Amino acid sequence: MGNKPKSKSKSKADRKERRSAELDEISLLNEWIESQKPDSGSNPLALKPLPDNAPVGRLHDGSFSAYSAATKFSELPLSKKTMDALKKAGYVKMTEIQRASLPHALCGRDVLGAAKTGSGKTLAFVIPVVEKLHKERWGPEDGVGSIIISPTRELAGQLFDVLKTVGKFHNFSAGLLIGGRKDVEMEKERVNELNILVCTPGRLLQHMDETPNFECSQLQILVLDEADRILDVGFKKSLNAIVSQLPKHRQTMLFSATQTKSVQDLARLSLKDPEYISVHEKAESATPSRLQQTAMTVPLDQKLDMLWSFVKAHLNSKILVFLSTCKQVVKFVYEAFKKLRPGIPLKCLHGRMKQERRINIYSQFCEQRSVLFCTDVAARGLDFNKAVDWVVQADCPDDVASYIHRVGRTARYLSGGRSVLFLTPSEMKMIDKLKAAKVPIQVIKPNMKRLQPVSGLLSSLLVKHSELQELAAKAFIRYMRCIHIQKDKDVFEVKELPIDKFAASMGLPLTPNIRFVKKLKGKQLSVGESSVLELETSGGEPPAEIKRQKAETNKLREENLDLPAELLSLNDSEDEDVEKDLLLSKQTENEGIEKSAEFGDAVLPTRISKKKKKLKINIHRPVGTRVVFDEQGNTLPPLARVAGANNDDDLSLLDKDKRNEYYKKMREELMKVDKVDKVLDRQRRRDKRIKEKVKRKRGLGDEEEGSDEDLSGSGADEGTNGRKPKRSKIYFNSDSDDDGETRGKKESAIDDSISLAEQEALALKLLDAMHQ
Ligand SMILES: Nc1ncnc2c1ncn2[C@@H]1O[C@H](COP(=O)(O)OP(=O)(O)OP(=O)(O)O)[C@@H](O)[C@H]1O
Repeated sequence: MGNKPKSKSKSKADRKERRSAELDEISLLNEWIESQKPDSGSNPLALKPLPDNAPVGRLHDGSFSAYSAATKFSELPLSKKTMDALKKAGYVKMTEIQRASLPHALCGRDVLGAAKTGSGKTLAFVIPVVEKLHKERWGPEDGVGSIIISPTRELAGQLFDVLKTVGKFHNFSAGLLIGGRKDVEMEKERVNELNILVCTPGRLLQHMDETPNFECSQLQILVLDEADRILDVGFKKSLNAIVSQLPKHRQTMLFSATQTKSVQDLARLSLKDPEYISVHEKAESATPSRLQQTAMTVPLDQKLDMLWSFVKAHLNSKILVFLSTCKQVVKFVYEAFKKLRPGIPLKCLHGRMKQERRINIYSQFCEQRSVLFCTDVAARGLDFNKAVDWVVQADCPDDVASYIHRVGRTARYLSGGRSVLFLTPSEMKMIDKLKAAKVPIQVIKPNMKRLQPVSGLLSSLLVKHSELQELAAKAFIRYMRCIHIQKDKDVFEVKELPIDKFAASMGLPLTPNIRFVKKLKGKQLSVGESSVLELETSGGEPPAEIKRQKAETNKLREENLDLPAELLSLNDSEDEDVEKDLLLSKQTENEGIEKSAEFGDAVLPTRISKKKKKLKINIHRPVGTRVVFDEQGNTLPPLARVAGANNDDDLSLLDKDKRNEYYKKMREELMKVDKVDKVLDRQRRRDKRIKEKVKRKRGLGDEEEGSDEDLSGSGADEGTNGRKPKRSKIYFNSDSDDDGETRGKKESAIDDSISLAEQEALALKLLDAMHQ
């Protein structure tokens, strides 16, 4: 925008002449538009197209051509500047949605437009925006004349690019206002000079709230792209707040491939006799006709195998993989597959990434053959430059609308594309819903002979990379929570899922504990769990509305960060829930309470690594025994040997039976160590109590020691004299991030008594056996 025509002369006379020509053009356009207005409620697509080479504009007899019947941009009452820009970009013929909506939009009517994905809706609203301000002779001093709102930042960026293309020869100023950009202060200084804003709801609201003198009282035209999403419950508060600051007298346009029909929603926007334009309503399918859509049943515990096999079989394609809407799942699959090196570049995109990275990844994927793992952040509106060959929905979409938008990333405009949907047996009801919504999807049987199992490799990877282990546990917990909070219980039901098998398929040695799953199963809670549970239930169950809002906000946050602060804090509590589950899993694992029934693996404690890790030296380790350290200097669990196998012995551990046998042995040994730990701990406490009593008798107790309660209760990890206790020098796993209770168990009292040292030697022996 702002590029000036080459012939521009600086002289006053020229400027005057140009202004007068522009005014003439505008008055001609207004006359033309007014005289040939399509009837309200009429469908321009039903009109007979203008004959080729028919005169356009003012005709010999002083009347005007019928632009409602236009099929080419050149037949519309558009300014020369817009027309030149469209021509330059290669746009000649209009798509159906453009033909149907532009005649109504150009004469200032409110429009509710629905058309299939990739059918050209963007031009259908960008052209009227530019034309409206041009005809009003809008200038910098007039302030904000138009606002285009998009639900995601990437889409806003893309809309901004289209606006720049169409407005190339106009003189408006336009700005892209999205979250995640550092230059918000600079933005605040300049936002009042902008004529057209392309923005996400959160960022717009931020300016409305914080930017001095920012106002939109002169707004002429408001556009909501992906309108049904923006009108959805997640954006409700933001949108209401935005709309309350806009003048009622304006033109409003809503576009989406899945349009809202809710009268309530429309009332919120105070639409005036809107034109309902749904060009594909009567079409046989709700999705592009050049899109081949398939679905297959994939048990949850084979999903990763299937996805891996798919990627390996399509190394020359550009593939978009949608996973459950949570960054943990996307991150885990991306990180794990990356380590397994499939032979094609892999990328991942989710709403919690830094904006700069998001933009880089988005543009790299536009240019390069690769696999992009993403959340629904990429589900709507994005038009990847070079065609996407495959859309894989590895996790079931929330609903039919979500499915339609996801598959719509391929088969855009005139190109073809293919999609595949993985459904677990309990999610197969989604097929009926899709078919009822006119989605022509074919259920096919996967070729199991070509399945390349990956779970074994994953468990080895997890042993080798402790950070991946935690990521896997988080992904598992988050996935389950996502399913749990889904609205459609016909399709999403946690109870139907093979939870343990699924955890094993991710390479997890044990199934992480999730509080709500336990509640669903009606299990008795163990002592270790109660403290965590109290946190959740002490204030009673959160009201259904809060839960729903939390779920919705979580989804939005995965898509973009431009949300008001109160919603973000709700979402943080969702993150905390995952951390709590992780903590609970760790506690129970360490206490040996839960054992994986089907997967005879050793108990590998999952860690929450927040604190900086320190290198720990085991001074008690007998000389000559091998200890494996990771990059951070933690001693790795003995199973790390399996993944880092570099001799025949070690390799033999990759054999499934042998590995299971090895795991079993490890578990037995661990249980023994655990018992010894408990004995040591009891002994230590007893010794302390005795010491205390003796001291108290001598009258020293009050000054030097903590209270009785501290020593006998949970304060097992509280040392004497108010100091932190010394830590054991032997670590089965890093202890720097262990929780207090576990740590308490692992702490020894080597400096306390000789008898304890002896007992510890026994523990050392057992631990040592594992390091060999
Ligand atoms: N009249 C046209 N002639 C040629 N190409 C067009 C025309 N209109 C749009 N396109 C191209 O079609 C592609 C899809 O357009 P657009 O992104 O506007 O689709 P959409 O309907 O908004 O899709 P979605 O529902 O996914 O947001 C773009 O690459 C765009 O450049």
